[in-house]
Amino acid sequence: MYLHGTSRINQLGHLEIGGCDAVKLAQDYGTPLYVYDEELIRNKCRAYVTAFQESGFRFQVTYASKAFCTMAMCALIEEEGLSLDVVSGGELYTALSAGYPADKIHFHGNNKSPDEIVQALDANIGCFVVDNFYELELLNALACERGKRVDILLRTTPGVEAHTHEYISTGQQDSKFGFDIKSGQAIEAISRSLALPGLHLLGVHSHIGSQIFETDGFVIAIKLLIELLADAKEKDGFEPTVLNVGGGFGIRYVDGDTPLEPGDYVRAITSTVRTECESRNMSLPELWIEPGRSIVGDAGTTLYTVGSSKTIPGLRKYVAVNGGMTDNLRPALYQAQYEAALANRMNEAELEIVSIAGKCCESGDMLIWDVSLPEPKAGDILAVSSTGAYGYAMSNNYNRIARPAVIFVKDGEATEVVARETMQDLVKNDKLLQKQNR
Ligand SMILES: Cc1ncc(COP(=O)(O)O)c(C=O)c1O
Ligand SMILES: N[C@@H](CCCC[NH3+])C(=O)O
Repeated sequence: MYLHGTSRINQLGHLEIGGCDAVKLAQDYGTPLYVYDEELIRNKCRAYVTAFQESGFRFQVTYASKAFCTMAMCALIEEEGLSLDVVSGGELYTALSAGYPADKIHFHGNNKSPDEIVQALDANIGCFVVDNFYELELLNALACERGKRVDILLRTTPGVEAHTHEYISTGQQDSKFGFDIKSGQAIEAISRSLALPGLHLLGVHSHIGSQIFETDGFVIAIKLLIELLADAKEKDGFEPTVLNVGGGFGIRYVDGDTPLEPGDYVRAITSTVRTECESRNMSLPELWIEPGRSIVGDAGTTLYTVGSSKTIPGLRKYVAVNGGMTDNLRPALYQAQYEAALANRMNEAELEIVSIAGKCCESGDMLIWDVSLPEPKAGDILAVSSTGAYGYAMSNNYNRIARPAVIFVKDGEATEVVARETMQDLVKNDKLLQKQNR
């Protein structure tokens, strides 16, 4: 396992994160357990902010809360001075419950319900990222009913194929998200929004996909966005105040993943925007980005307890842990790969290649195929790294398995930020049928 952030091996030969012994954390809080390296999250936030400060652009770094949305995380994001993007009434409610300032919240989503829009209007959020013509009319009507004029961006699809798994690629033309640029929908959406009295158009947005290691996709998308904006200036005299180029910056999951530093992405974005705007004689907009995974992904580690194992001679050894696709859906959904180590035996030689199975009643419930470990035994603590993004966020109760607790660790202190679900939680919304009188 790749040790990074505050992770290290302590004197007992145990994995330590944020100054806390992972084996002790497993004893104190139980497993499975999501452990977040708080300092690493904060450093990532600061790396993006610093890179923008150096660029001279006006900017907002917006944390895409879908990657990991809890009240503690929203509060941390506020402390670090980042804006926050939400994609549902639930994420919005979580942020507001944490006291996160509404005016720094941006609301995304391709099918915001009237109730969600009203919830956001009543809270006076900062900006709606409008996805489609239906939403444009709906938001305008609901804003006008309330005597409001709200700031919006238009989400566009620039037709860029990001080099990533097709399920997490979003900027290509054939996508459920956004106004398509090529077919003219985007320019039409700009004209329409300028004519709607309840809406104040700030600019345009694009998000080309997720887990992206190169800058060329962003460069191409920015060129297309600025071409669109130049057309809008000519057609409607519209000049944007904001350009939002989305998130999608990659992280390291396994050996061979080659993410760039936050500053590399930011420098590629700012220099492209500067060159494109200057060449078209356009004033520089405020730049927004929306990193999710790269803020929290490699700050998260999941701890499991090893249980049963099964050896099929000449074929494979399965080692099962007490979690699986309920706490990390990504391997089953995207064939995502992870690295792991035995947190209680970090200095022992990795003598065996095994495959880590979850405990769900599903053959596809595999966390890792073929990982080298020191012959795992029942009771060992397996640590899977880089689970901080879209792990807890996509957790579920399949097989009525309760969600794990979440803790933040820093300077030798652990703080529980989400309690482990209980059996009572699992049935709390259930109702029995009325007994029929027959
Ligand atoms: C509109 C939008 N912004 C930001 C993100 C965050 O992406 P990532 O977590 O890859 O940075 C996503 C998710 O892919 C998204 O759909
Ligand atoms: N949930 C996905 C990425 C989708 C991001 C949201 N558009 C993942 O785990 O990689």
